[in-house]
Amino acid sequence: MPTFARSVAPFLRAGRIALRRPTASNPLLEAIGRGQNAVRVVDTCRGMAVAFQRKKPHINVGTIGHVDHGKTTLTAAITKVQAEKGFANFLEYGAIDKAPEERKRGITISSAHIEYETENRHYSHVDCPGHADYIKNMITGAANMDGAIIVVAASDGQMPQTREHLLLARQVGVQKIVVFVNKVDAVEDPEMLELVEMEMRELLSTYGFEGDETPIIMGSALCALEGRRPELGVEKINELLKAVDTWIPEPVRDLDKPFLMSVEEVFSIQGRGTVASGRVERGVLKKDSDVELVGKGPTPIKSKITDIETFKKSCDESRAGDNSGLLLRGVKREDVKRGMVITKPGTVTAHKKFLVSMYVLTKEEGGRHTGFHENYRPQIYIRTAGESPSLKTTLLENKSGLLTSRIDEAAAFHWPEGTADPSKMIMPGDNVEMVCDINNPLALEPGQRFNVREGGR
Ligand SMILES: Nc1nc2c(ncn2[C@@H]2O[C@H](COP(=O)(O)OP(=O)(O)OP(=O)(O)O)[C@@H](O)[C@H]2O)c(=O)[nH]1
Ligand SMILES: [Mg+2]
Repeated sequence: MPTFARSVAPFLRAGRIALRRPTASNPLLEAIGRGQNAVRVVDTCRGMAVAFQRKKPHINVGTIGHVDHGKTTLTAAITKVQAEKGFANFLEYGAIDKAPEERKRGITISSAHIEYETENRHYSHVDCPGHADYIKNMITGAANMDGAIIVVAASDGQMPQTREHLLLARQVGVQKIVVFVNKVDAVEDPEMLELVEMEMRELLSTYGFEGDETPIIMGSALCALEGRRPELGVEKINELLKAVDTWIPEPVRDLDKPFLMSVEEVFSIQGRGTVASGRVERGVLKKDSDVELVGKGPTPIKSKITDIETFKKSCDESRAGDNSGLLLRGVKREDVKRGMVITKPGTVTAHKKFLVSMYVLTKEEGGRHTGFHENYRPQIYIRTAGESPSLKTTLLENKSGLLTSRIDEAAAFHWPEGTADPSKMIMPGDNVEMVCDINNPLALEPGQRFNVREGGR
């Protein structure tokens, strides 16, 4: 396996991994022995090497909030304070906002990814832009956060993007928020600070966060960064990180969740039966487990997995991240369709009507040039539903009878009941909540991501 050997070589040289023959007690090497995807194995090696160094749980966080309220300054200040403890590399302000346009305009445009640690945890931190023109970058940055730090300048109080970012954070599934009231060095009036705190608690509750319990820390990122007034600077950064450590919970790892694989392709293997393949989104599936096929029809189809194949080799289990083929007992090939999910029984249900939160890309972002009204009917893409098969599989289909049907999911969007003016237009750049109807039910859960396209855009 030359690719594997090359990729692992640096770790071998560093003495972090010993390359042994596969053994039953070493799943990593067993995996190699089973001929699994080399890329995954290499990733596992990296994971091991890294875990070897830190052994701390990993959490994704980031800074959100209105433009110029001090998100990037705070991010730089955190790295400074943690660098002094040996927990980070100090990144100056200019090393975070480093694109020429960002420097010229003094704003963040694209999200920056930063790393640091605390005593107990390792953090990946995304510093999001606050400017209203770069909402798309904020959404993609926030989409992977387990929790967020919302920065609000004491001098301004909450502003439009304070509110919009909180709403978006909730929409992309961020569970917990910590508030940093910044620029306290520039505010003399204690009543002003009280007011900002009170208004933030109200706003958090409005958007479904725990307004009363959420930690609110008041300080100055600039003082921390410049090493001035420690009572507003470094001490408040320490307080903030303590709040982040305790208030934002460790996420449930994908491997610990109930099994789910979205079907990409369906094959019929002579003498054996129907095989559905795809990438495992979460959980672990053992051979001989009962499963349900959910979506495309009114009721789930029950089945049992009698064999699992990963890269044409039979194995005993399939785990999150694997590309697997599952041999389904008693299921006909034509009953299995791309876009269905194979899950642990009773964990997922299918729906035809649901409420969506949708950001409409602007023309500059590659979206529509004009607005649209309700009853808009684009294509919707949810997991593998709606994707057309790649050219490769289409070609294979002709040669080997591989069955991959192109299923286009047409969706219709309407304003929710009770909307004051249903004739209102939705414009590029808008962030809206609408009701979506699809023809065939699909497996859906709160927070499920989707894309909408029309004419390939
Ligand atoms: N007085 C004072 N000024 C601050 C503080 N923190 C940041 N600033 C200043 O506020 C301005 C904006 O700070 P940034 O960190 O760029 O703000 P931002 O939230 O990252 O802005 P965008 O990324 O463009 O949304 C800069 O001039 C900072 O020096 C603070 O604690 N006190
Ligand atoms: Mg910034």
